[in-house]
Amino acid sequence: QTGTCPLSTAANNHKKDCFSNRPASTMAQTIKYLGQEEAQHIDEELFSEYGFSVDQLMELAGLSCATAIARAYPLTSLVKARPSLLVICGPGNNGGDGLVCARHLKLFGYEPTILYPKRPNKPLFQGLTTQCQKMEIPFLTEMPEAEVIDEAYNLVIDAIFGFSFKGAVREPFGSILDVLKKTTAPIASIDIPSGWDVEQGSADGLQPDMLISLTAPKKSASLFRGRYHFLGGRFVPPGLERKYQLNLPQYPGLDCVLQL
Ligand SMILES: NC(=O)C1=CN([C@@H]2O[C@H](COP(=O)(O)OP(=O)(O)OC[C@H]3O[C@@H](n4cnc5c(N)ncnc54)[C@H](OP(=O)(O)O)[C@@H]3O)[C@@H](O)[C@H]2O)[C@@H](O)CC1
Ligand SMILES: [K+]
Repeated sequence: QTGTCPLSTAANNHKKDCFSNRPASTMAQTIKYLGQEEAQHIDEELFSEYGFSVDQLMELAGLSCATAIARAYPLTSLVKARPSLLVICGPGNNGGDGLVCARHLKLFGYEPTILYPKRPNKPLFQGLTTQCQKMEIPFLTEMPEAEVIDEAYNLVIDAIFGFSFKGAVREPFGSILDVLKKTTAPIASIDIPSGWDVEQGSADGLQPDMLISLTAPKKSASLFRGRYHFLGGRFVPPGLERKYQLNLPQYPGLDCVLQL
């Protein structure tokens, strides 16, 4: 397998088999699953060649995540009396997506609480943090125990690491991921299940219930076994899609997300 996987397409919504013997003309184009370097190159090109700013794309990415989460876990489906969610944000742009996602989820009627243990000293992240505070979203000062999470929250949103994660997990995120592995509350991971190798996944890592792939799925997404896999980040210009042969499915109508 060379970076593509069987997936439904918006055109016919059938599962297509990459390895079948059907002639190419009858096979739907399959969405590309990106390697780590390729994902980073696309990200850089969006800024350098295509003129986007980080906060622009982060807003669209975070809004996609909030929309997908609201589709998969509508307010009426939540099991707790309050529509409580725990959003755990990491030190990079994946964490920034989490902050944007939390703000939109609050606007959608959910009650997010944020854990943001390692905050970069940059105006972008300071601004996103202020926006969440002004939205009256509470911030925790430490990671709760697994039992407390299961008792208090309907869903955990994992915005700890994205496509730049590498190597063994450093603290405080190692302990946070250990707690998450013990929780029974469903986990929705933004872009990559945190702690997973971006291409190889992790046999004993998190097993999220939901994955929201941004721009295009990464290779490890083929190992995702949860219930909901969504694509978000509807901002890819056609030239970039062609250059990297992303074969993105068509988003339905005006939607910013697509269930894969
Ligand atoms: N084009 C797109 O699709 C868009 C993508 N977007 C989003 O950006 C995400 C990628 O963001 P990113 O490049 O900032 O990296 P990300 O994965 O958040 O992590 C970097 C941080 O993690 C840390 N760290 C790394 N390894 C570690 C370890 N072993 N143990 C502990 N820490 C570790 C590392 O720490 P440090 O170097 O400070 O030690 C660094 O600070 C992408 O997945 C998507 O969500 C959208 O916002 C916009 C459009
Ligand atoms: K993540």
